[in-house]
Amino acid sequence: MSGYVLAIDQGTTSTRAIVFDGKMKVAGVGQKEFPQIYPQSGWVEHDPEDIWESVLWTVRKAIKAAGIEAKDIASIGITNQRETVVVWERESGKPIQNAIVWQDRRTANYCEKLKRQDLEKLFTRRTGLLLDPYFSGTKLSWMLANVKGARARAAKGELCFGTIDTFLIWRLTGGKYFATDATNASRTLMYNIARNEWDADLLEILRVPAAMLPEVKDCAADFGVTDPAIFGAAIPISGVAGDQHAAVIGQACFEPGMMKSTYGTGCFALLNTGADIVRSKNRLLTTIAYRLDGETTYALEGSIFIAGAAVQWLRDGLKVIKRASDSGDLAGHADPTQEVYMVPAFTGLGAPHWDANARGAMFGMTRNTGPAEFARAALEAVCYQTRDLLDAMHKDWKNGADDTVLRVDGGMVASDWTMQCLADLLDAPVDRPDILETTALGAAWLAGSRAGVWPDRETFAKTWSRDRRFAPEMDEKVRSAKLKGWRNAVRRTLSEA
Ligand SMILES: Nc1ncnc2c1ncn2[C@@H]1O[C@H](COP(=O)(O)OP(=O)(O)O)[C@@H](O)[C@H]1O
Ligand SMILES: O=P(O)(O)OC[C@H](O)CO
Repeated sequence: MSGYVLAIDQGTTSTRAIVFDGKMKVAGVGQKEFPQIYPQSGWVEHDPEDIWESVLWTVRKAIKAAGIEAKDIASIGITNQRETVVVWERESGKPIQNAIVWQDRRTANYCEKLKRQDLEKLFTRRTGLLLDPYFSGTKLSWMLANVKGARARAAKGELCFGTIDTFLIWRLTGGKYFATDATNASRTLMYNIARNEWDADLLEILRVPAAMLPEVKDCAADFGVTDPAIFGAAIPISGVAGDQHAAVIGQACFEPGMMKSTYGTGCFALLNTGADIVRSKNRLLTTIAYRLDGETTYALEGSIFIAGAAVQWLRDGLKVIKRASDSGDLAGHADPTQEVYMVPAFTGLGAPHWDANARGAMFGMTRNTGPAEFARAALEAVCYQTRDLLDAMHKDWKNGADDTVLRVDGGMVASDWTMQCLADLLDAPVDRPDILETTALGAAWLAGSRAGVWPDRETFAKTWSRDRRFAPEMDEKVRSAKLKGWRNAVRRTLSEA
């Protein structure tokens, strides 16, 4: 059998399909952006049909670019933007409304109400998460309450809930498979991460009927085969993981204490804590890093909602750059004497603040402030936020994470300026791998190893290689002054400040 494996990476702003060959090298790529829908302030939606079309288009393109046919692909791995909620009719496969995206804040009041009922502790104990609109549970509850007849239909088993992976599996298998994996389930606010099952008590609180939930499987498992009418062959789907979890795998962070941070639309840092469920005292999340052969590995996670999205805003909103890749050069020309800070709380603040109502702010502007200072402030903000996450992780995890080198990936890490700034502000080295498509690679490894065409975990881990290490160069005095300025800016941005 050939070793070709197809990874579908369904991200927040674009879908990528990548064909890897038997040597785990990229053989063909297809990528497509799709529309973001902002119906009102703080709301973010996707049309599931746009997502589906983008998957079909990119997969066909990647297969063509690789110069192969669908029948040559041994297995498919799916990785996806997490938490985003789709509900569709079991009979017709039609979504009942647009998907509510992870960035959407419409359930902020509902979360506050649950907190006032003193329920946050219960949710955190069972799911490792917090009562924030970020997670799927309250979004699903909102949909069931706001789409006419939805709750009753869901209880009768007429509707299906899924994160994007589940929706794609359903569509790709012609409605034959209704499943998710443990990592995606662990982001829903409805999944008990210690018992590895949907939590009946939480479902009752959120008023979500169990009849609409998918089966939860290991990350490398049998998720059915594609309907041959779609790509021209029945291809097994045998790997599934949320994108940040797939990146943990693709970065080969298999040992406790290893850590990766992915810089796409948002930024997500995950620290492998092994078989231990580490409870954060610093408002980080506990999540399932991956589940293989029935064994669960856990992680501490820090989630930042806006990373590359701030660069997109420089490009599309302010129009001060033409391409995302121009941001580093522009930032490099900023006036070093201007202390300008941007707190990009466009959709609230994530870890460790979890302030759904905060909105973005700039501080320290003068008449001399221009595009270069904005660009520097946007890129620095991503680095400052990573520093806040890592400080929290070091407090929660005492098993030697201080020596851990951060492995980075995602679109933004192409920027040398940003990576140097990151090492400087973290005061720690940052490793950029040769392969930046680690999310897709992680999903492909799940699928390829399960299909028996790719190597085992240990052999795969040895193939990780470094493109460049960024070492800290900043003077300690400068760093402390900058960190102080940042913390002050955040304090003034918080909604209760
Ligand atoms: N050279 C660069 N410098 C800074 N930001 C970049 C650069 N290249 C891409 N980006 C940013 O990275 C993001 C894209 O990364 P990607 O991993 O594809 O994200 P996602 O999977 O969330 O769609 C975009 O938000 C873009 O603005
Ligand atoms: O689309 P990305 O790569 O920014 O990832 C989104 C995350 O999975 C949201 O939790």
